[in-house]
Amino acid sequence: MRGDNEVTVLRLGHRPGRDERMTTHVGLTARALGADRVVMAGSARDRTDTIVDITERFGGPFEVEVTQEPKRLIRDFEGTIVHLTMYGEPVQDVEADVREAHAEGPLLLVVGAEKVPFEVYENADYNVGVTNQPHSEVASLAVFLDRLFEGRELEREWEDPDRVVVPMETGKRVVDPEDDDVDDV
Ligand SMILES: C[S@@+](CC[C@H](N)C(=O)[O-])C[C@H]1O[C@@H](n2cnc3c(N)ncnc32)[C@H](O)[C@@H]1O
Repeated sequence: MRGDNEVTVLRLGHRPGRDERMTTHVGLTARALGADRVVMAGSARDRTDTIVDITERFGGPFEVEVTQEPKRLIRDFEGTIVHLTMYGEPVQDVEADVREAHAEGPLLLVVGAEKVPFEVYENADYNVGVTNQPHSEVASLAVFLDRLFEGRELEREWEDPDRVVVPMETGKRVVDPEDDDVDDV
């Protein structure tokens, strides 16, 4: 959402058979709430199809990538690294500093699934808790992105969508912006 100061979300490997939908939702939440890219690592690498499909249908830009070497990606990242963890500093205490850092350059947001290697805590510029209670990577990512962008992501315009939702008080309306076709559900 920030042009040259991109926000990338790195999803560390998930527990096969348990976390597949969570991984998809990490990607969809990253896209919907203003990140520029998601990178799936380890077992999360096979969960890209839905996110690519949603981006094709509802617009972008949003990149979906995979990596076999998440630790290297973190080590080599040129920018600010934020690791979301219940053990971290409260988001409300560090959000202003992170925003300042993001004004200077790209941001990498790391979310886990199972136990996150200690190296990630060490390499992060900020280990950030969205509360210090255990909950979910999807929830912490959503709150963090909203704090980062201070709500501006809610007004984002999407490029080249095949369909656009028309907000309604009741009912569902989806428009094809090319031919003005309207689906009422
Ligand atoms: C199943 S939780 C594991 C909880 C883990 N013990 C931790 O470090 O937060 C999976 C992921 O959700 C995110 N998460 C869970 N609770 C969080 C919180 N309160 N604040 C920030 N992130 C959280 C973290 O990214 C974590 O790796």
